[in-house]
Amino acid sequence: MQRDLFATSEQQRPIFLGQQAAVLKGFALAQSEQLWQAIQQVVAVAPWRQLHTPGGRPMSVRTSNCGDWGWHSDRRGYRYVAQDPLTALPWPALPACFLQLAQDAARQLDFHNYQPDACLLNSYRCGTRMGLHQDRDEADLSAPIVSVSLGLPAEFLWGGLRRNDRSEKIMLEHGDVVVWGGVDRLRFHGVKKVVAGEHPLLGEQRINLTFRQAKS
Ligand SMILES: O=C(O)CCC(=O)C(=O)O
Ligand SMILES: [Fe+2]
Repeated sequence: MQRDLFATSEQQRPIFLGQQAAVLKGFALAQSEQLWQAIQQVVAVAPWRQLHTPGGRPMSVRTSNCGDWGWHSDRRGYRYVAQDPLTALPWPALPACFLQLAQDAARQLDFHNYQPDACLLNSYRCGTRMGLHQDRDEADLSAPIVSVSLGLPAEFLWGGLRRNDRSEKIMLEHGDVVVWGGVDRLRFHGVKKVVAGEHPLLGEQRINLTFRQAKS
């Protein structure tokens, strides 16, 4: 019993990646089944799709969104849209368990009053990756990013404020949450190719939930 308690508190101590950025190991683990249920409800309304970069190249990740705003990319550029271009419906509402988790995680790094209005869902199959980039399509860059990893593990690339800064690799596993904001809000980051595998809950994929304050 003593050991279980110890393991829990160890798991939830932030591993700092910067002054205002940290990995919260296993932070979403207890809710992962509930999150998975909610993900399936979201993608029943706003199905997974493969977006194209403004340059016309297909992205290897499949995406969906929920919340007031959804992140979209096509020939016209990267932007947030209130309607799903695939269905012409509004994006599904942010499930209550998503909002609670995102706010709880943000609070761990002293980001209070976090009100994410956008949640991008990314699905990575074997071989899918995401190149180094900054999240900078949001109106107010003072609000943090909360990023939840579920399913297969993946190596997260954590860079600096310039594209060519050295990046470190951090293994993200099912239930891990990364929060970055403040002075670390514009850090470059990416995901290395996901390796084939089978996760007991999510099967042959990794899903990432990225919460942002897009417009508020
Ligand atoms: O999948 C991840 O861990 C990161 C996703 C990401 O950086 C993004 O969608 O902007
Ligand atoms: Fe990102």
